[in-house]
Amino acid sequence: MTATLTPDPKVLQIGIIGMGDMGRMYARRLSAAGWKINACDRPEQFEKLKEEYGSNSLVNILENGHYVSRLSDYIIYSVEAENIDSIVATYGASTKVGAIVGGQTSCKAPEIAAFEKYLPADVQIVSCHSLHGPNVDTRGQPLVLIQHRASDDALDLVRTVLTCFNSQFVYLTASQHDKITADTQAATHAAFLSMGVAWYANSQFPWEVPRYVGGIENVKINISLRIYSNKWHVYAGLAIMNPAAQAQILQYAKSVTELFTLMVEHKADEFRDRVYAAKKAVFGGLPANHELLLSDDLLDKFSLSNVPPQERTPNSHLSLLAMVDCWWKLGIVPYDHMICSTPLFRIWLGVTEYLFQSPGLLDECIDVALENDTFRADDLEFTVAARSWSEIITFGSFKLYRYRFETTQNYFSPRFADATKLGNEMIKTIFEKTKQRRLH
Ligand SMILES: NC(=O)C1=CN([C@@H]2O[C@H](COP(=O)(O)OP(=O)(O)OC[C@H]3O[C@@H](n4cnc5c(N)ncnc54)[C@H](OP(=O)(O)O)[C@@H]3O)[C@@H](O)[C@H]2O)C=CC1
Ligand SMILES: O=C(O)C(=O)Cc1ccc(O)cc1
Repeated sequence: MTATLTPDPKVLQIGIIGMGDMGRMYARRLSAAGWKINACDRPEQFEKLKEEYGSNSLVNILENGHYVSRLSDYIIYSVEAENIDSIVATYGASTKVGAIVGGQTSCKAPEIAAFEKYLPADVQIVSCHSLHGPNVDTRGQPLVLIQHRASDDALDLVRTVLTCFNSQFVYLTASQHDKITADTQAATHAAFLSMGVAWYANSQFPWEVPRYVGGIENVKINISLRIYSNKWHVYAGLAIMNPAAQAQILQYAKSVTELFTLMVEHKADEFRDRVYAAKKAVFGGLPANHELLLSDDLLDKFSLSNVPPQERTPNSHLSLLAMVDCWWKLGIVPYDHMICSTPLFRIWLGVTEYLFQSPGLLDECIDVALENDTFRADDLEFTVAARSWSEIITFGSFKLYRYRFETTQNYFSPRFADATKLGNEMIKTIFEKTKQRRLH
């Protein structure tokens, strides 16, 4: 039996368990739209949070998830994916009779399993996932809704509450969600994580190195730093806990290794044929009059470096060649996922498209890869890093993931503020450019 839920801000109470970056963003936006929020983080954060939200009469800070659960009609768990099972195990039984429960974790299989295991049978399950970070403008961004164990009325209520984000709702099952987000996020993150580790291993701050000047380099640097400025567990969770993601990261490392091997063996024909076969598979279906997502001007705008873009050094772009190779080998057509894409994925797709579709650029990159040693040491470190991330993820080691992530994070941390500012502008500009593509 399900209780009647009224989508009226005067009556309905929304619970948020986990007041980290995403939980706070939800609390801020929902309370600004007039909804009553009951929220908590770990009990040790109670006093601090109470003080912080003291002036917001719509945000009621409580000591723990039991108090949030017994009062609220729609509860969102916004906690680390790794801990979802134990947190739902702790608070699930306190859920108000007939309430709706959802989660914000990036991988839905473990979240849904925890809900099914610990929530009383009268509780409905509608999960969600905002496909962007906490500091991105929510307007127009994909927001996945999963009507897992719930009536149409319950889904309607969740939609009514989350409408104030002005995001674009995408309706999926939990397994569709995990498959698509693996396609869009897993190898994308692996590429940027590997760049960071490789630069660190070579003791480089790439924006200070003249060979790292130019539009594509700007994107690599900004996005890599953006990822490293975030919390390690966000990326660890979605890579380690999603089985589809592991296969993709493994393929990405394989593509990097095989292409690098062909490069150092100078197997020019085999290398060129492979890159062109990947190009045909991934970009072959685009219409002849297809306009590139990104342009030179746009890419040059977002630089952390002081070296003028005219002094650009051609690069082998192993990370990008391997990305397209990986999509080809896995049968992924990235354009099919625009409706469910994150800002980073759209940017990464834009850059790969720019490299593969700008006249002359791909051939220049192939020539550099085969004949020029300028980037050889960087490419070697990149290959080692990609393999190492793949091993950590396949082995499922949160501990080693955290260590590798945080040592690299410390190295780059002085530049996070600048990179985040530029990254936000870049995301905004590219978002405008790619709007048409997402909607059609
Ligand atoms: N950041 C992002 O870009 C996005 C993240 N997500 C997903 O959203 C979820 C939250 O991410 P995010 O906000 O970035 O991470 P945070 O680490 O900032 O937030 C999680 C919060 O939950 C708290 N927490 C842990 N255990 C409990 C508990 N028992 N009771 C109450 N609170 C608890 C954590 O405390 P403590 O730190 O002490 O453990 C932390 O404050 C993750 O699953 C992530 O994958 C989804 C979309 C985007
Ligand atoms: O855009 C990206 O890929 C990000 O890095 C931000 C992000 C992280 C985790 C998610 O579940 C969704 C978005």
